[in-house]
Amino acid sequence: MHNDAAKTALIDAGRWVANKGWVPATGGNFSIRTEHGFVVTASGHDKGNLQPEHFLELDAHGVIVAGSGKPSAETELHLKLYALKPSTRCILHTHSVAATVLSRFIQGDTFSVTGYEMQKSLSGVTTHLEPLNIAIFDNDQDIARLADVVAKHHATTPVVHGVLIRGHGLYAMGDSVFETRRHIEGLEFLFACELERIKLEGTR
Ligand SMILES: CSC[C@@H](O)[C@@H](O)C(=O)COP(=O)(O)O
Ligand SMILES: [Zn+2]
Repeated sequence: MHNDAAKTALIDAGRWVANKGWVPATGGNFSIRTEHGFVVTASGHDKGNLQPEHFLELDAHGVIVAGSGKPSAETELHLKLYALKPSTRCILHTHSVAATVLSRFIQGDTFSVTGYEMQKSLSGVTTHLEPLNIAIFDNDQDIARLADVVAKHHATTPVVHGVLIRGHGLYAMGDSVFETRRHIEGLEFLFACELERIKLEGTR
């Protein structure tokens, strides 16, 4: 994808995800793998109202080649995820209430669900009968260190659709902007269902 098309696609994705309420304040950041590198959101903007000047262009090594401002504070995690799963072409990071609360509520290191038809919204999933697992990593303000922890985990348990960062949010990945958006929507549906289930079971 060309840089300008990537920016347009991310502006559109930002408007969509903001309308869903999944990027409050200046939370969230987005990127696309382009022909020669990456386009990533600049830090600190309202991701629901992005403009073409709110992006930086990086080369294939993550070095800034165009744009102003600072790249997203979480750029290193984006770059690591692209390196871990080379088919990834778009990463959208969101801060929904459900992802934030559930990732804190679950004490283990995995969000795991079985029995939901909506699991099949995630690429490669063909049945509700198999568990769908999304790894949860403890939040860390040292993004390079967090990216290394994710990479270490990936060596034994590959990251497929995305990761949750505890008390922080979701990093969703896909081989196109469309697929990443679908992964976010499917996962958010599953997070919401699990939150409702936990609340109901808590009243029993
Ligand atoms: C509103 S605080 C959120 C940030 O700390 C961060 O987690 C985030 O998602 C956005 O950071 P940014 O540097 O704008 O890409
Ligand atoms: Zn964030």
